Amino acid sequence: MNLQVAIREKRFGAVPVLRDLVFQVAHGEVLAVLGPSGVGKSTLLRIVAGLDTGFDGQIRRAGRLAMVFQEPTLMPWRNALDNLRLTTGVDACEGEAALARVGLAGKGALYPGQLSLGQQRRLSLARAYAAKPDILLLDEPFVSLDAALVDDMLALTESVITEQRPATVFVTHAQAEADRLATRQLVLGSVAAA
Ligand SMILES: Nc1ncnc2c1ncn2[C@@H]1O[C@H](COP(=O)(O)OP(=O)(O)OP(=O)(O)O)[C@@H](O)[C@H]1O
Repeated sequence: MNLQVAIREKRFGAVPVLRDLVFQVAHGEVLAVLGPSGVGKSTLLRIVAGLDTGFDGQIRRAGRLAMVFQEPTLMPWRNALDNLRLTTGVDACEGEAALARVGLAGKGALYPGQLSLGQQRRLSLARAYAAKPDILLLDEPFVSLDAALVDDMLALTESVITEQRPATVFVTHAQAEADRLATRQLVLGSVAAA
């Protein structure tokens, strides 16, 4: 089991956001997390990633973790190829191949500021997939991509999951994306104050 999550409660000040969430994600499984805006999906993912430790409960993670955030988190002072290589350790040839898989062939020398938002998102995906993680966390990674590109990126994500078999947690608003990628779905509802 790559990922074991047991959250008794997460509050922001007096406001409870998550309560009594227990689940596990094994190799090759994809758990889609759905629910209305503001319900706590990103908060859950940040807790699972270890970025937020201020909660009551326990997370067990086995192996390497990669996360794709809603907003691309790239190093603006490094070109696209370096952004990909510095965190993954792949060589230049593998890096170019990873860029090509997300439709960024030949763009390795460009800086994030010279890429469109959609291209930056694709670079973030390429970087996560090149890391060959055991745990893959995706926070609405396809938002603001056009429909054809979403389809390409979903197909790429499917093949990465088939090849590498990470435990994947995939936050999305799009039921169709969840239906296509997920082996299980978790729908969050709002937590009433105790
Ligand atoms: N750092 C913070 N401090 C206080 N409240 C926060 C903080 N981060 C998130 N919240 C609150 O926690 C709740 C859950 O936020 P979160 O971003 O996890 O929701 P979400 O389901 O991911 O929303 P969306 O689908 O719009 O991205 C929201 O009410 C939000 O205002």
